[in-house]
Amino acid sequence: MNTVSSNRSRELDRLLTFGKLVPVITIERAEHAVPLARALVSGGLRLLEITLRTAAGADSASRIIAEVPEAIVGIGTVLTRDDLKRAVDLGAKYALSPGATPTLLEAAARGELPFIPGIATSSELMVGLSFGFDTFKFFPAVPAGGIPALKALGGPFPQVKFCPTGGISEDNARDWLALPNVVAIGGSWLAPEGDLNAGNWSALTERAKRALARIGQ
Ligand SMILES: O=C[C@H](O)COP(=O)(O)O
Ligand SMILES: CC(=O)C(=O)O
Repeated sequence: MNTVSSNRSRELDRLLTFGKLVPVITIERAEHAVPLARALVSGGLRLLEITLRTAAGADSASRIIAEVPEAIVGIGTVLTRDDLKRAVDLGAKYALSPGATPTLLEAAARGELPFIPGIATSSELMVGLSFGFDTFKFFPAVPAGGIPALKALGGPFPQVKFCPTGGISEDNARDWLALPNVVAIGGSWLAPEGDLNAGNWSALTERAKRALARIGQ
């Protein structure tokens, strides 16, 4: 069985020093990608998760990587080995998944790209740990039990770091980040569909600044 190299774990740790808030971004129109990334970066958010949920997702990530060098682009909604390969081919710095199938974990452990698998239960976490991963998405964070659930997982798994996403908002961001096992949090609230469709880039910048202020950064 392939397991994650310690170099790759360190690289993920290094990337996660660039921010505690990760906007989860779903882009319908690739021409939105660059202005939206610039707006978030100018609001102080450098770690971006561009999902593969739309036809425009991959092209959008590619444009941001080419034109917004301050952005640290991760590819989200990685569900298959092909999605993972696409993230590598696009030149992403890391990839994330809502889940953790053995096939995906095996491919990710063999490759070089820092990867954050998603888990919602102890058993899923234990499978991920067996492949050498040490940082996981907790998804869907609020419906899967919220802060009490992640506190409880910290009991048997004190060494594991989490990036919860799913149901997190500006109002509870600080509470999540106060948990010792949370290294970053993600959410679509930092790049809402309404602002994207309206091209309201200044609202994204202002929201990012406000969210960072509310978590004391
Ligand atoms: O990680 C991706 C999630 O869909 C984000 O959840 P959210 O829309 O509740 O922030
Ligand atoms: C939900 C999630 O984790 C993702 O789309 O990557």
